[in-house]
Amino acid sequence: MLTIADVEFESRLFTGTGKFSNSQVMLEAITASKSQLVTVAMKRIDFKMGLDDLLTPLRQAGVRLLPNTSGARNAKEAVFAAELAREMLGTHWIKLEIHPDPKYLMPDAIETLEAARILCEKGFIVMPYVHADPVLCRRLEEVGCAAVMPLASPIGSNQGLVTESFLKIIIEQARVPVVIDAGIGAPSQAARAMELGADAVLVNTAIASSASPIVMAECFKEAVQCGRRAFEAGLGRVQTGAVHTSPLTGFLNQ
Ligand SMILES: CC(=O)[C@@H](O)[C@H](O)COP(=O)(O)O
Repeated sequence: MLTIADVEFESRLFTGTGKFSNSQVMLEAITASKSQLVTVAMKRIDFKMGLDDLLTPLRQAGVRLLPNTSGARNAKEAVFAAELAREMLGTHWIKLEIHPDPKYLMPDAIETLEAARILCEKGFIVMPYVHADPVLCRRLEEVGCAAVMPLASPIGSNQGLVTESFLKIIIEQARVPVVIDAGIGAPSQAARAMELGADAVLVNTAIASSASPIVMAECFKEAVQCGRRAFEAGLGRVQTGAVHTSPLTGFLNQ
């Protein structure tokens, strides 16, 4: 069982709501994934219309919403988006995303740390999306973040665990859950993240942009479960040279 800020999750697969062809497909895919925490961009919600196409099915599915501040270019905008989310959606959980660079959507470390500090002081449960930077992750823990969300590779790129070496350090050092976010393009990559000891993964594009999002959501669900079980079972040690599977002592001595 995964616990974030005193809330328990059976599923270690978190999902997103973007890029689905329509809200019915989104709902079916999220249901198939068994995800219990689903992120939604504040910039996509039409508050004038009340609960819109996006929120109504999510509410029906009974998932916990994780609003995100995607689109914010600095700490001030992110804090505003988080406060709007708390007011309109009734949740103080926030995925903090600040990426001023439109080409690579790389998170701004300085603005993210500043926004995290302010939001934690205001009582938010903050889950910041950051580069796979072990030092920054420690600093975010110190200001009170409930989890850290280092990137595997650029958002929507499906490149997989490009940052693997640094993710390993973050996982080794973290005292809060580590959720590997962004760029996970295949179930095998999600399994790998879990085998490394990640507490959860967040996957959106690979599911939503699949030709069969519902099947793909199930594949990710199973991959995450397998990866976690393998981590808990304990992987064998990686060796540089070959090591006999069956030592030859017996017949060589005869
Ligand atoms: C929806 C969301 O929060 C994304 O920004 C997240 O980072 C997932 O990334 P992928 O779309 O690459 O899975």
